[in-house]
Amino acid sequence: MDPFTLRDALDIALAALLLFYIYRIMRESGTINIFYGLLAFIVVWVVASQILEMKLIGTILDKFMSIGLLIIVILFQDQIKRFLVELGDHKRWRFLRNLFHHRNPAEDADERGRRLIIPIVYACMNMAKSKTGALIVIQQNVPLENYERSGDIIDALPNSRLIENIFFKNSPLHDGALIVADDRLKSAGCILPVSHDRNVPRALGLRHRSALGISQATDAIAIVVSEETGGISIAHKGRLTTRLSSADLEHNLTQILHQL
Ligand SMILES: Nc1ncnc2c1ncn2[C@@H]1O[C@H](COP(=O)(O)OP(=O)(O)OP(=O)(O)O)[C@@H](O)[C@H]1O
Repeated sequence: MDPFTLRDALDIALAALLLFYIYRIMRESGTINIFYGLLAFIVVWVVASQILEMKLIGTILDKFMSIGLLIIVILFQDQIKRFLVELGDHKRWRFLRNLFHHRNPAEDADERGRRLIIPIVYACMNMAKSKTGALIVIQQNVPLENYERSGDIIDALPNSRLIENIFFKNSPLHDGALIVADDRLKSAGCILPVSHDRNVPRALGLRHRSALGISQATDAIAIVVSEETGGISIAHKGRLTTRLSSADLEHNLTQILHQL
């Protein structure tokens, strides 16, 4: 048997680091069950096929390993998409950008708050009071052009009265989602993918499900004002948080958007 060298230690440390990093990203993107499932499968495969050298189960598991990747991609398309969105999130690689590009994050954050967050929060607060249903999606790193094209292009600066006007019941654009991209109101009346998540409370309908759907398919933030209750909710990274006050909404948006 070869002696245990420094290279082996480094090998193990790197593999452990890689597994830990994948585990963390999968946990954040809500795909952790797949991680556990794959880990269990790999452990069984290594023990049965490689260590105990069991022929029959080893052959079956070997076959699974060779076509496993394909099966996983087919079965878990949505989760893989979410995992890759999380992996490619430029917040993770921000330290690289900061090496070459010096910005003042506090100033950027204040400016963004004034330009974008305050008009949205103010509009949501008013729409919640009047129980006007609304669905607003804020693009982050993943482009939403495909969804923008399903609605009508507006391309206007954020303005609370304009937002309220869009969702006013008799407005031709009130049905569907308003997409905000590059800090502009890009398109209204957009159709979003609907989430099939079974954990969503039954009382919540398609508006909330489509907010969750877009947050599962991309890294966007979706804000819902319920027509029924006036309640404000946020969907981000496949998680729906309901019953937010306008102060909670402002706090959540500030936190998420300022991490950019
Ligand atoms: N796929 C979709 N993409 C964008 N908007 C959608 C989509 N599906 C439904 N909507 C919007 O949601 C509205 C229907 O909301 P519904 O009552 O089913 O949802 P809800 O979650 O119960 O919300 P509310 O509490 O406001 O009633 C539609 O009129 C439309 O504006």
